[in-house]
Amino acid sequence: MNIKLLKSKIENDKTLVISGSKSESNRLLILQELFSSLTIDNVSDSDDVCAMQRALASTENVVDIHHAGTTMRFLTAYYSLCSTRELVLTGSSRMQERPIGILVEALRQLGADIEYDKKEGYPPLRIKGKIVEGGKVELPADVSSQYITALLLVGTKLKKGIELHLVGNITSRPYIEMTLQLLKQLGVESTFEGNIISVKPLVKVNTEQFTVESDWSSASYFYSFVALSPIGTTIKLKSYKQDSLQGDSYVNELYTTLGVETTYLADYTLELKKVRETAPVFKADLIETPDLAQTIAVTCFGLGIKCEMTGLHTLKIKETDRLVALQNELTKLGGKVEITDESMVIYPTEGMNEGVEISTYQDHRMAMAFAPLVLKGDIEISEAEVVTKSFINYWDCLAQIGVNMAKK
Ligand SMILES: O=C(O)C1=C[C@@H](OP(=O)(O)O)[C@@H](O)[C@H](O)C1
Ligand SMILES: C=C(OP(=O)(O)O)C(=O)O
Repeated sequence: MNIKLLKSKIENDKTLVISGSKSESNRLLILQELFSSLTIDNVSDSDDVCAMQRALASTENVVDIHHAGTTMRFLTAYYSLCSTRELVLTGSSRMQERPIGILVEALRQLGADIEYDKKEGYPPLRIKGKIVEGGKVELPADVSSQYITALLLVGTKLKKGIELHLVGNITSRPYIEMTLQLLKQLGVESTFEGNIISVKPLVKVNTEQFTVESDWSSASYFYSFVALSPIGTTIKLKSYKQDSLQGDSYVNELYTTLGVETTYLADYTLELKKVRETAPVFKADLIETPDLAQTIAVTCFGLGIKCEMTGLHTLKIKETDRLVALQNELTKLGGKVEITDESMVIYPTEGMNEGVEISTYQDHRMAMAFAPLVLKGDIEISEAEVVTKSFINYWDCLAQIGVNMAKK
């Protein structure tokens, strides 16, 4: 299904309720499986989290998690070391191109029995669950933090706990910190010093009730809408906290350069307001917040300002090669974009080509990031249903803020 977005202005001061964080939800679901007394509120209703719930409820010997990266990585560790099941863990054709060798190698160091069913280093995986003692593991940290989180989550159940020795530059570090914070709330003792993380086995559950904060990566698209709107425009979002566990809450700092101010109101309500014109150049290193890259790229293009982003080397192995996808689609709109393996520069251009069909490459964030350009002119989003990977009612939320659209 394509969605044609017709040039619109947003209605001022609307309030949207955004579903729970997919990252927090998928961590807590694994922890709930390990410590059954946990209860979780505001669990994300996204496809990736439903894939986790379905997998955990399944007794089949083939488990398919579709496009969900966290679900694939967390379950690989869970089935290998916290179950005695034999199964094949697989995913979509794109998932079969997303590397998992570093995690498999780390789990094998602990004694796991995992074989590749097709291509070495990639899903599907043939797993024979084994109970092992735990201990020291060495692994590269510059490809995906999800491998590290997967090991930390299961480390809480291993007799000796787990001690990770991280090699290379740590990527997506706030996601590791989120994991350690959740473990701390649960009652797990851990340390993270230099490149060594150690997690002790959990003795006593401290907290049984967890409430997932709404998803900050989902909030980023509304920062983009506000940044592209006239001064004075506001949108309110629920339910967000000032002391978030999510690294993408840094979007509030990043968008100050783009003219958006954030206020934390009562009742976990966030107010985004366009307060000033934008600086002519936006520069950021996104090694800690890779999921914000597409949102920011499109905002800067829409504002007609120069955008220089670095720290993007992991974008190639996400739902699509996001560097190439952004370059292709912004170029169709009249943008001038240069990319390297880990960086992107967007040069200032005026206006955009109208009526262009944006390809989304089976990537939810391509669809969601390009939609705010409807404030500049008509634009069509292909395969618009991809948004459900992380944000089921994205298009409904756009309708609620006054975006005109037609399904095609
Ligand atoms: O741990 C998590 O919940 C995530 C970690 C990040 O992945 P990488 O560590 O692979 O960058 C992020 O892009 C993904 O959307 C969610
Ligand atoms: C990269 C992402 O997800 P995952 O790696 O969990 O599939 C994302 O949501 O942008």
